[in-house]
Amino acid sequence: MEGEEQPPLPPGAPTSHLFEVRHTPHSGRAVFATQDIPADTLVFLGDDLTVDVVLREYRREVCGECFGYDRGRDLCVRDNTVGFAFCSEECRGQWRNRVGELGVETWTAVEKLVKGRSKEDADMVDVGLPRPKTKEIRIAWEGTADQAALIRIARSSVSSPDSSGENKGETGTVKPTKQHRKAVQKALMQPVSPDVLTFCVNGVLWKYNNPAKWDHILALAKDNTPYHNYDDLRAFTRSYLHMLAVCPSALLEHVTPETLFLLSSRDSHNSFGIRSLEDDGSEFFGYGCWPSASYFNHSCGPNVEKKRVGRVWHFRTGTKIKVGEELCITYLSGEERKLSRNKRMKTLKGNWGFECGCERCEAL
Ligand SMILES: C[S@@+](CC[C@H](N)C(=O)[O-])C[C@H]1O[C@@H](n2cnc3c(N)ncnc32)[C@H](O)[C@@H]1O
Repeated sequence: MEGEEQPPLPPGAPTSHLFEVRHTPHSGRAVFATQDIPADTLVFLGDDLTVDVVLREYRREVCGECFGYDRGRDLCVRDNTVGFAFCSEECRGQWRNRVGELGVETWTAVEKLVKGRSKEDADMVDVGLPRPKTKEIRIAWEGTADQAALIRIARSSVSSPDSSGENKGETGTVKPTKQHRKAVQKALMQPVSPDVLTFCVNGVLWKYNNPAKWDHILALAKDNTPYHNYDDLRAFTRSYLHMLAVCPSALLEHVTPETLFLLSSRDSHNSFGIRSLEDDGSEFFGYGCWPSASYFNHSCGPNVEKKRVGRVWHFRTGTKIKVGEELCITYLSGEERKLSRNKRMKTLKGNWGFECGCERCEAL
């Protein structure tokens, strides 16, 4: 496509004097060197983490802010009201600052809901099961509409600043009845999927705190069938109703099926695992979506290595790169890199949804 007119750079794409993002015929947007780059050059820092999930089972051991981990020891700073632990008071302060007052209020409400239920309702993602199709996804979300409307009305009585006033009902708002309160109770009685709920809460809070950067998420490659299986889809629709039932009223207008679906559809093929920094990353703590880092395509023989330092990804050339060459990382974990071509292909297709067209695969 060299020499052809390129569409404008997507919002949130990485920029550098060393490379540019261009469209390719078969693998979407990709990063290409604009000059020769020596080996071991730090080419990019991806510091724009949007939504992230620290799995519930790691919440006491992995810092909620910098993802620091001390070989499975419980961290020293515990913030039990919000359900996160931190490696220092500084990290705790940064976390509180980042999520803001409404974020702290939201996590406090969510933690109250999840506490004591995480063991019985632990998330289990079985990637081998059939994935819900577009129409089934639409029907599942539409199926939440009636209950969601009742919950919103029930919550509006709590949220309205003059809820004790005599004007209730006169401005066209519906006065909550037993039926509305029952809808809240019904949502609260549903099993909680703590990790899916964390994803939804973090995503909505991130959007609330960063409205001008929402298009960075929207610009990412999308997956229209992002749910791993039917249980996963149900976990999302239930988490939506849980959020409506417990989140502070100021957040409720931002808690919508559209936002939650968009977050999943962009996260699916773009998020990176948050793993331990030792042992070849054998511990999987969770995952997160860094839009700028998501423009690097995969190769089974990558020329760029990515390494996480706290909340930031460092991209460093592993070899000398010539001008015009594509800069690629690997999406495979340590063990997966040693697999045969067929098994690598299967893994990439299963986890990322694409047929690998990298040089190493094409050469065979
Ligand atoms: C994290 S995104 C990378 C950026 C993406 N190309 C874009 O336009 O946004 C991952 C997606 O890029 C494409 N991709 C990445 N590496 C590829 C490869 N080696 N062969 C074919 N497609 C690839 C696949 O569609 C994959 O789901």
